[in-house]
Amino acid sequence: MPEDLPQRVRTVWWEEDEKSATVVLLDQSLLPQQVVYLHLKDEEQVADAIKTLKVRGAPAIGVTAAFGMALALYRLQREAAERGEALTLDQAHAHLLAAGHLLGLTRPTAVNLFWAIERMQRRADQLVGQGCGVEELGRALRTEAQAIADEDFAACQRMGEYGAALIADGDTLLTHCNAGALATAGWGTALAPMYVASRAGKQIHVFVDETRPILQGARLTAWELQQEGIPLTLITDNMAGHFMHHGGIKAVFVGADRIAANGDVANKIGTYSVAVLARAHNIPFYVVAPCSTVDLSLPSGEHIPIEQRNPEEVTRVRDAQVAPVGVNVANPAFDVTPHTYVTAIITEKGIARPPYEVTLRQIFRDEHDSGR
Ligand SMILES: CSC[C@H]1O[C@H](OP(=O)(O)O)[C@H](O)[C@@H]1O
Repeated sequence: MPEDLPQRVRTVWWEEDEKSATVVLLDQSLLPQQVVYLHLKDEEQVADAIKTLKVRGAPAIGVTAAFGMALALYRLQREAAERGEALTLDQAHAHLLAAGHLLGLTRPTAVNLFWAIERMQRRADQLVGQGCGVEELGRALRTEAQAIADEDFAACQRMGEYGAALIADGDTLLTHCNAGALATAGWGTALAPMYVASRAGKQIHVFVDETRPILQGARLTAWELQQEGIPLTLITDNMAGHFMHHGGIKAVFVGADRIAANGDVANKIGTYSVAVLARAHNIPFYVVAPCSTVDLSLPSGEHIPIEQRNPEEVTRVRDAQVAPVGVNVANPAFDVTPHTYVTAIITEKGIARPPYEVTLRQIFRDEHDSGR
């Protein structure tokens, strides 16, 4: 897989010149019709972008929040300097805590968000404890946020390589939602094995669930695969079973937003149904996720908070009202797939297979021993 990421699928990055700094985001809510880049100037704008899915996808959310915290301190420092005031370390530290709290309120399910905020906070606590200067703290946080982004890029590469070994030339695959480059700071999670396999010359075909209600599959995954030249067939979510029966699908690859210690997986709503259908057709069901998506503090999936989103995402498609006004609506953004339906969990540290309460901890022990 190439080291570079084509501009078309660069999700989020930091831009700075002598006068200002911004977090730059590809506005995914406008894709595929419009490619629009947002230049966010403060943590409130970053928080709003996460909450309104201008940026989405568990790893991308974590990277964006990390840049948002660095931006919060950068902005405070610039404003103090323009007033001719010196920011104290305590003020900087308190502001970072407030920014982390604000960003942590945006979406509850993707653990990468909290993992990134806590990692930035730990770095700040460490430096404040060492009595660093405010300028040094600001620089260190920008470096830490970039490190989180760079590590995610590398993790996507490795997940792609591990996952591609499970894909044979001529395979037909299925995926749900978007777990591609647009969901990460690299080539994606569930789509990375497809990119690696395709670039290695394997001929693959991908069935893409449109993924109601926000249509990440139709709008984002179809767009990504089309740009990459990977053949795809877009289907509605209720067609998945039919094509598992008739379409020669050899494997399912999906992403994840939070994986509990026993291997239960929270992912986009509809993933559980796909997993049950895959099992019914003896099709391997692979979850692809970096270690930053694994939450060993939760023993099982029933402890994973599930985001409930605006009912209008169900009753309206773009600007068209499709349901009677006033009907009762349920709109959970995620569901939990029990680990018993998960064939393997592909991480950047290798492929975990059941029993996940053992193999996930082993991967984490290796991760911890590597000093990450
Ligand atoms: C690589 S994580 C992608 C993951 O995030 C998506 O949810 P959302 O678009 O609401 O952020 C979906 O669950 C994907 O599998």
